[in-house]
Amino acid sequence: MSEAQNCNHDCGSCTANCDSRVPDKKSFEEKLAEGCSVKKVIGVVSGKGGVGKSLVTSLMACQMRARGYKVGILDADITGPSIPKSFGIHDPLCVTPDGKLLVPAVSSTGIEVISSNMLLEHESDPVIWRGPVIAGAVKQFWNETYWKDIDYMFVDMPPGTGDVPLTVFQSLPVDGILIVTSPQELVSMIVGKAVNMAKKMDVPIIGLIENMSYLECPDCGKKISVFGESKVEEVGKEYGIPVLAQIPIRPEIAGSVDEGTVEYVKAEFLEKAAEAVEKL
Ligand SMILES: Nc1ncnc2c1ncn2[C@@H]1O[C@H](COP(=O)(O)OP(=O)(O)OP(=O)(O)O)[C@@H](O)[C@H]1O
Repeated sequence: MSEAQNCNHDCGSCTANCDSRVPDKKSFEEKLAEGCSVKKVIGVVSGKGGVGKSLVTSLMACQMRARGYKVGILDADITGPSIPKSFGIHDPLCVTPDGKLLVPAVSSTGIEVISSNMLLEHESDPVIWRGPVIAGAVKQFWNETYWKDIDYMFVDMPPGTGDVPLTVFQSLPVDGILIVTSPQELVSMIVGKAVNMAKKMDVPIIGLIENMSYLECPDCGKKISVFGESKVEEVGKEYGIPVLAQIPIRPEIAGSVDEGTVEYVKAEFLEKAAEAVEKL
């Protein structure tokens, strides 16, 4: 009988090197440096760019910090890093006294952050690196960084389903992902791509977060659907994923990100998402 006919679909207990072999995800995972620990890793993904993935990463980190946890952010959006700026972090990266590990910057409320922007001489310098270098940087941010007793680590993924998200899924022990969308026609297809990637990589989906859902009229309080009526509930049902938040468009949010004061944004709309992360 051929290998395929004998297959019990448990590659972990089988030594055959056949075509249908599924790589053991754990065997890819990079170890943290000695003395470091991270309890839960949450990937923040989006099917396309500009939907507010970095904003959600920052605000979720703040939510968990406000609940008393030790929180880290690994900015894996290597070519479009925006996390340090939103926290008002402008310092270059430091290293441990023995020079072996990178030391994350610490925000004013105590969130630890690492990002490619902190490696640049000038913040406005572009990161013009090829795929393998980018993937290497993400791994280094994980296994050559001094992450001390982190309860929740949020990973801001680059948009889409390319090389770097793949590296993150294969190298880091991701416990769950949050999928960020915006209320647009293509949302079902875009969410579908992120869902399929997560399934292929065997990573649980915590839920969907819709950003820029509506604008609230400052005079009468009426909700205006700037990008059309939301389809997030339908999409959530279609894929069997809970909808955890609908974030309004608020000029003060954009202002806080620009000023580096994202930690002081009132984000009551993320309570349910924070509870879901806490239950992981
Ligand atoms: N709900 C919101 N209200 C006001 N401004 C917002 C909101 N969401 C995002 N923004 C602003 O939109 C811009 C893009 O957001 P963000 O950088 O989080 O998107 P992204 O999905 O991470 O983008 P990319 O995929 O390019 O990394 C930022 O300037 C951010 O401050």
